[in-house]
Amino acid sequence: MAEASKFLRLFAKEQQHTEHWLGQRLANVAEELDETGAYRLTTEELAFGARVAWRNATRCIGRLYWKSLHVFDRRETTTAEGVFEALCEHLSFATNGGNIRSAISIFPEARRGKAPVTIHNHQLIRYAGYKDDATGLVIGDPASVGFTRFCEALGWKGNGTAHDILPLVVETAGHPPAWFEWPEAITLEVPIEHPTEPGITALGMKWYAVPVISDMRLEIGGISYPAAPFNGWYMGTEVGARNLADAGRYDMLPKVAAALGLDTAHHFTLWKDRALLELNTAVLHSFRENGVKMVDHHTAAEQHEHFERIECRHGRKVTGEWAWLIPPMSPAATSIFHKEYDATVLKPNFFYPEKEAR
Ligand code: HEM
Ligand SMILES: N/C(=N/c1cccc(CO[C@@H]2CCNC2)c1)c1cccs1
Repeated sequence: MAEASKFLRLFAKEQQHTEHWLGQRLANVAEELDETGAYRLTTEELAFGARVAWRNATRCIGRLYWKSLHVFDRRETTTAEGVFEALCEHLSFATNGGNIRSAISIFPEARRGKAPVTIHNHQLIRYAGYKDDATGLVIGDPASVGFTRFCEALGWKGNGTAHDILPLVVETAGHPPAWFEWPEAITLEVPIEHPTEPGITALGMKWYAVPVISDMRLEIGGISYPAAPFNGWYMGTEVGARNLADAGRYDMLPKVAAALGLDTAHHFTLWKDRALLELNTAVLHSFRENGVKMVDHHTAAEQHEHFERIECRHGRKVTGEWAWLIPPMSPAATSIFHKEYDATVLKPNFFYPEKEAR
């Protein structure tokens, strides 16, 4: 009841409900909890809770737009086919022809620690990774090797290319995991081209438009929603400075450096930094050329500053995790680097799944 009343007080305050309304709501919730051991949020309370969870996400640089999160209340969807259908609608809505809109789909809450619906994907759209155990070589995304093998064990078969989009894998209570191939029409991708360096374009890189995190747990008012996939748009460095650049991911920096004719024999030529810069320039250029929303890390940092000012104006503490908020490229060139942040984790919020109950 403590978590419930804390959340409902927050809801009443920010939505300007009367003391009378709050008293009534708290009494009803107390009764529901007494009778059934659980209570149900209204769709309006659920939507507010999801938006505040985003506002409280200490690692997120994109929080300025927390109020505009579109919420799909899917608490009545309990079959794998129903989940797939709902997520196809989510992806279409979010993609919006490239003018990406932030959204979240919230499936049924956990009951007695059990999730009625489990989504096994880390992100709804992600590339497969095929590892040859004899040579150690990987085709595709090394981060996906484990999940790719899981999908193959379920009967899924990819085309063995570096950009095979993995299926949705959903598990519902009492059934084995089911997999579903996404329709082509809702998996928008962007070919990565450099505005002036054809050698980089020739590398044939591409990335998907919409990041949808599908393995985090949403907690609101003491209720846990283990399946609550949410999407925003990408910050360019996520694709250009991590996913395509990390040695443990697509490891493209040596190839980009070669395409630029750089001297890679010594660190002091800063060939890696020059390759990073041109790769990130290509990523931002390609998303913009294809009309797919993406934010550069300087603009994103300014937007976070704006978020901080608005929060202060509303008398709310800004919480943040510095090491995550700074971008992985030129961090000290953004204002975030030169500030300290209170890393307190407020609720509602998003969490990594609890380890399997021991
Ligand atoms: C709208 C555009 C958005 C942008 C540009 C953005 C940007 C980012 C970035 C760059 C990170 C760090 C990711 C990493 O380093 O791997 C992050 C983390 C995070 N974001 Fe956002 N975000 C956006 C929207 C959202 C939305 C809509 C939600 C939820 C409703 C959200 C919740 C989070 C959470 C929970 C984390 C931490 C993830 C973790 O701990 O692994 N973000 N965001
Ligand atoms: N731009 C984004 N970036 C991310 C947001 C949250 C998490 C992640 C990926 O996190 C992985 C785990 C730690 N780093 C990679 C990326 C968004 C995804 C969904 C909504 S916005």
